[in-house]
Amino acid sequence: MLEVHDLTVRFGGITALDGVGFGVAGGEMVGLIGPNGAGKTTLFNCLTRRYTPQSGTITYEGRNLLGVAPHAVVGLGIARTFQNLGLFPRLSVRDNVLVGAHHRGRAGFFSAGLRLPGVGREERALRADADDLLERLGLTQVAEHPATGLPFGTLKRVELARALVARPRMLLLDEPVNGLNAAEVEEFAGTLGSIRAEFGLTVIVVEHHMGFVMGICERIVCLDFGRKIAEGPPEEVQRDPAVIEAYLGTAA
Ligand SMILES: Nc1ncnc2c1ncn2[C@@H]1O[C@H](COP(=O)(O)OP(=O)(O)OP(=O)(O)O)[C@@H](O)[C@H]1O
Repeated sequence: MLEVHDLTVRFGGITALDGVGFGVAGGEMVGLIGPNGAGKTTLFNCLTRRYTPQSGTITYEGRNLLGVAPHAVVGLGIARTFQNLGLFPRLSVRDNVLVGAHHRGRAGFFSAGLRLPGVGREERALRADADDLLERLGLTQVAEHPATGLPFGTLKRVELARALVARPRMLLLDEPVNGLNAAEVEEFAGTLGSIRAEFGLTVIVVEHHMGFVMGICERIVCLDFGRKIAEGPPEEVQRDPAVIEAYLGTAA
């Protein structure tokens, strides 16, 4: 369903991605790993059209993704979360989640502002969806609470709910368990697993938490200095000398 081929992104003298290619099948969960600065977030930014690569191709469900405008990506069924939470601090949890559904509303700001017929029905359906997700992610108690002041682990779940309310077929998660404690990581893995199965989601997850990513993904792609250095099942990639060296090199 997703084919990335020979992707290269340069920022001035820095080559953030250097001829990266891989494919993701529908329903698959793929982990994207690599040391800091390897190019993982840059790759996500290409998939969501924030960045345009200097060369290479991205095909999503048979369509040239690089020909799609950034605002139209979510309408194709691709949603993402951000490494540093992209929530609105003063909006309530429910409203933050509803922001993720903006493309689903046909009414638009103008007719919504005028309260034209149809708007109420649409709004009620979106709210019901949002409330359903809030409940599934254990967020009902804080639905009216502003995002600011809530624990980090809670906010991570709000971000997931916001991505899911867009009804994506492909979910891009950027460090979803970064900053969570061990119990929260385990809980997040369980929730993600069941939501993925139920919604038939394809997932690409960027994560430094090796226990999480190796436990939950069927396949791992490892980047280092913008290049793909390994790809395969978790147990294989974990043993790969190039991967071990990339991580030890960083730690040294
Ligand atoms: N907008 C930008 N302008 C200039 N350089 C950038 C930009 N975005 C990324 N880079 C550079 O590209 C390289 C890859 O960065 P990227 O954020 O994709 O890495 P990453 O693998 O996501 O790292 P981390 O694990 O630390 O989040 C880095 O050298 C980074 O400094």
